[in-house]
Amino acid sequence: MKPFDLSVYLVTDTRLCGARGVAETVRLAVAGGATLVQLRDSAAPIREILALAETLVAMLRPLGVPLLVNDRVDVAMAAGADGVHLGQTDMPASAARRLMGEDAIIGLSVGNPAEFAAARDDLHAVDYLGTGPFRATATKDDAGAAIGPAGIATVTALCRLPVVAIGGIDATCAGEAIRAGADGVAAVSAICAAGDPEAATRAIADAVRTARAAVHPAPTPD
Ligand SMILES: Cc1ncc(COP(=O)(O)OP(=O)(O)O)c(N)n1
Ligand SMILES: Cc1ncsc1CCOP(=O)(O)O
Ligand SMILES: [Mg+2]
Repeated sequence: MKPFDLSVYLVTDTRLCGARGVAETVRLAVAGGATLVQLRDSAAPIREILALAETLVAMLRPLGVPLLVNDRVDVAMAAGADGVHLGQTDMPASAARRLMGEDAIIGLSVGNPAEFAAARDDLHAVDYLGTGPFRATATKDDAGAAIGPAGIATVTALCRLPVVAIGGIDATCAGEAIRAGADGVAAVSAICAAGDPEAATRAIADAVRTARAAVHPAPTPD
């Protein structure tokens, strides 16, 4: 598996990026400290998604920021992306791993113990879990009820895979997700719909850093 950093994970939304566009929003978010990017657009025609994925790979590879594609293993492979994010009803992670190989980064949505149990046979093929919705969100119609810090703590206790919290994440609550045990936070609207995506991303990155320092304080010299 390629190295990846879940700290500040931008998940794109083409509609919310508006006239600024997805590529420019991604560029600004990375300038603000985004460590991982997922192209998520279930509405666009496949040729558009593929072209956008290729554009993002060309932009992000020199910067060392991996690009994952939501749901579409075929698009990820055709574009030379670094991996995919899969949900409970998407292609099983083990099948994606067979297709994409050992180097690919594969994420799986697991929001509760029942979903964890359903995915148990596939977890060997998974590199991280996406867990949420942390808070209520208008971005995903079928996201379900908010699980909050307790839900994050429940999932992190189930296995050793790194966990990224998603759903309603912005700078005001990112630290709470980290203190609950998440390894990073994923944001859609807080970055894509922001007037200044670079500043919005930087504020989330600062909140993550501050919360980590509280969870793992630096040792003081004797
Ligand atoms: C990082 C991350 N976590 C969760 C999801 C949600 O995936 P899924 O449940 O498959 O829903 P869709 O995004 O496909 O609507 C995600 N995309 N990313
Ligand atoms: C893709 C996804 N999966 C769970 S909640 C969600 C949407 C999160 O969007 P936002 O960060 O705008 O609440
Ligand atoms: Mg999905």
